[in-house]
Amino acid sequence: MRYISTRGEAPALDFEQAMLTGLARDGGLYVPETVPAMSDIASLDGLPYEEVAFRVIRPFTGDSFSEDELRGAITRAYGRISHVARAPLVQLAPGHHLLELFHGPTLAFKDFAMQLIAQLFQIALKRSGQRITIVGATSGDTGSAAIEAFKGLDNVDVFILFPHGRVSEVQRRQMTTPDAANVHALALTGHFDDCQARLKDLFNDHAFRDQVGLAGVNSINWARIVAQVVYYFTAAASLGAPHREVDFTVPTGNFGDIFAGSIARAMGLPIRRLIVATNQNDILHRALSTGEYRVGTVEPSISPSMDIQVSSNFERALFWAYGGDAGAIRQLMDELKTGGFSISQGALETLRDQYASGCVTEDETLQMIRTIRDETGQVLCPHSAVGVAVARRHLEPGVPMVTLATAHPAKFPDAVEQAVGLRPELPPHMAQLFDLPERVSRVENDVAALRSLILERRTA
Ligand SMILES: Cc1ncc(COP(=O)(O)O)c(C=O)c1O
Ligand SMILES: N[C@@H](CCOP(=O)(O)O)C(=O)O
Repeated sequence: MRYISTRGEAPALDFEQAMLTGLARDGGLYVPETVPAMSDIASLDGLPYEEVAFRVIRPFTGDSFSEDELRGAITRAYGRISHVARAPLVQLAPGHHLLELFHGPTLAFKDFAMQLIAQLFQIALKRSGQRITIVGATSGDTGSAAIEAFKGLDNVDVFILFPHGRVSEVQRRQMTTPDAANVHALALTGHFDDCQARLKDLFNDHAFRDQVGLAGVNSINWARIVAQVVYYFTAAASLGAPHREVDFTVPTGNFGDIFAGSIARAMGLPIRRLIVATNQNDILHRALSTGEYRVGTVEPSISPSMDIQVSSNFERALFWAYGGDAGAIRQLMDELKTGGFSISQGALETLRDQYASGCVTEDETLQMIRTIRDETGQVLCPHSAVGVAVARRHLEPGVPMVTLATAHPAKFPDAVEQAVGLRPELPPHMAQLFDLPERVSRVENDVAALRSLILERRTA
């Protein structure tokens, strides 16, 4: 299995190399040259999550990891998810199901990929003796998941850039309270898109990149995406796939989670519609509705992890929609530097065949948390509520709808309290979170300052 860059000017790599490389050296994102077909989907229903993960991920890893290495990594990773089903599916209403992805150690769907890739990084780094510096950009959840997965591990430093004042207090404390020497939480003056842009600046500085052994764990990293494909299979198989089509609605920001759904579909999972759900930062909904991808200002919302305008994985979707034309993607990404681009009519039609979309206001999000609590007793996090609100506009008789519940409500107690007047409790393993001292550095939105800080703090 080989991976190629969406911009066509970086070398093709195998799985392990693509994982360790993160962003391609031409600034593009790695995608598989071909997507393997999944055989015997019916047999997945009822299997342990770990077994489904092995069957789904194995075709993507090629010779990079032995069967034993991959099974071991999967077992260790998902042993940290507290629910026996790992990703349980609960019914919200007839025909509408919630896929709970928040039973991991940091209470967000990011744990599914981050726990696994930390294991795979460890195997690869032990083998090569290499030391790396992970830098991640986060609007809250990727950072906490990465720190939890990589803290204290050998051969790795983890620097996480988060937008100062724009993550929830629980998210911030998850990043600032771990006391491992290899963890560095950095509060950047700006919003998430600034964090992601500075991260890409670091990757595009090849001398720095090579000097520190830069690695990325955002969903620009293909290994993140592949781990997120698995729960589409477990959910759909339990609802009757491959003999029955299923719709999925995905609360979306950086387009990684929903792109994983596209991979599941390309592998043969009968997903009828993949529905993009956004908050008021609705660039993806606007792009799919109008064909114009135009970056606006980021408006802080009660679903802060989706406060994104420059959605990195949309590049992967565009690459497919343009039939793998890397030159066209280079041109669009150049235009993006000056504010946006128009999607060609043919590519737009392909995208619309692949994705439906909707956006939700702040009031609608609060109302949906109330409605679902009243109807079912379940308390949703605001991101999941955005998903459920959009999904309810797209329900159709006869086709089950699955909405991805991407975080635990206790990560966003202020929004939940505003909606339903209660503050959800943190699980016991996080009971000390508000008592621990915080360790964080303020950084300006400036790549030179960031470079110096990383060089100074690295434990290598
Ligand atoms: C809780 C939550 N929901 C949804 C999303 C959006 O996921 P993606 O960026 O993969 O579209 C994020 C952030 O990525 C998140 O943290
Ligand atoms: N919402 C994310 C933003 C980064 O997303 P990623 O999936 O590309 O890592 C977050 O919580 O940090």
